[in-house]
Amino acid sequence: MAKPVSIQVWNPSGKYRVISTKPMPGTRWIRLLTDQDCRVEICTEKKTILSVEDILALLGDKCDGVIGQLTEDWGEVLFSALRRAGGTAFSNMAVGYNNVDVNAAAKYGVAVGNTPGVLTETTAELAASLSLAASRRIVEADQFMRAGLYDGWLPHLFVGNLLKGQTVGVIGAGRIGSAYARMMIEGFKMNLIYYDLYQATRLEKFVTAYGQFLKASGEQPVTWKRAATMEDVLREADVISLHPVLDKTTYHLINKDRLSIMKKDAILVNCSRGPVIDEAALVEHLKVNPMFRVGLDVFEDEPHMKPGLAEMKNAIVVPHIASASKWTREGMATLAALNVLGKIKGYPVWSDPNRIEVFLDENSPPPAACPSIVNAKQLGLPSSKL
Ligand SMILES: NC(=O)C1=CN([C@@H]2O[C@H](COP(=O)(O)OP(=O)(O)OC[C@H]3O[C@@H](n4cnc5c(N)ncnc54)[C@H](O)[C@@H]3O)[C@@H](O)[C@H]2O)C=CC1
Ligand SMILES: O=C(O)C(=O)CO
Repeated sequence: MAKPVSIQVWNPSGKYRVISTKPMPGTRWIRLLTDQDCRVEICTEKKTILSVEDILALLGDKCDGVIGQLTEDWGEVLFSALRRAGGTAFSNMAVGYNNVDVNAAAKYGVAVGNTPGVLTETTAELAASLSLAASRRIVEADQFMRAGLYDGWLPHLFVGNLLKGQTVGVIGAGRIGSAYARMMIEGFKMNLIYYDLYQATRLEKFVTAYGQFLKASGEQPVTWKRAATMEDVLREADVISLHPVLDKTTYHLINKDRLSIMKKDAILVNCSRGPVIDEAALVEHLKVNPMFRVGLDVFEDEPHMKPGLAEMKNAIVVPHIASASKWTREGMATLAALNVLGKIKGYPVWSDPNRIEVFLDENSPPPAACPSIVNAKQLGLPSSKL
């Protein structure tokens, strides 16, 4: 990064130096920090992805906390430097934190925050959008139209898949996976098969109740099934959406062998993390199975795509925008700032990261708590009552 580093400073006389490695949407997050005696420094460098060296230059020799991004490599080097600068707080502006070495952070006594909940519906809505766009071939049809190729209605033109009555498969039925499942079941009357390490009890209850409602209305009821193996989902589902965390157990979860057991005209959606799919194997699969379609928000070597993917008509690709609604992005900034502020101020950790709405109410001050610290137990941080 070219020196001097380009920085925007708020409340220069603030006691605590908090750095945000990127400008973030909204202004509430800045106000919350400056009102509590923080000097906020926002890195405004044009470079999209900051390297470890860039961030080291930003940290300097006094820094109390950092709000970072999922594109950055937060490991031993950065956490030891943050600690040397007197810092004890870091928050990703993301719910996923596979870019963070949590053990290294704990080793240096640094709390690691994330931003759950505020992006659940927004992300699920993009997964639903990709599912629809893929099933009805919307992007291909749009390109055809703009290319001036449409010369009249034809019985075979862009025939796709009907979702109603088909089976939606969800792998990773946590917050986002469950929200997506509900959208597809309620919106399109799909049946559900899911695979997760844990039982999605609330989701099962929802599908049971909705099925009863449909039956009572004289319609075909929807059904659910918790699969014993991921392979069962891949074999049975017509549309499959991936929503697990990225860790050792989910790296290349979708590989050549598993692609081969999916239906030839299945739809695969990924709004989790790129490396959950072996992308090179996916490109080969798309080449030999033209009816198989994918909707991808994330990529194995982001920001790059594996060779061949961009040319595939049966792939829809968007640049990691699943959480990109104004409300969500402003909320993510707020939660990340409050994680850092709370740790600096010695506040306890909110006891339920699934109930963070109270931090997002613009009309009242947020609770004196860190909304979500993923290594709270490891660091022995106290927990707040709801
Ligand atoms: N594309 C984007 O912009 C976004 C991507 N994400 C990604 O989505 C992920 C999920 O977010 P949430 O739903 O909030 O998290 P969550 O923690 O509520 O859900 C993750 C689920 O994955 C399950 N899981 C873990 N290992 C598994 C395995 N081996 N097989 C099957 N299931 C497994 C967990 O049991 C859990 O239910 C994040 O970690 C992040 O990587 C999240 C938000 C936006
Ligand atoms: O929150 C996340 O994990 C993202 O991918 C960004 O929305």
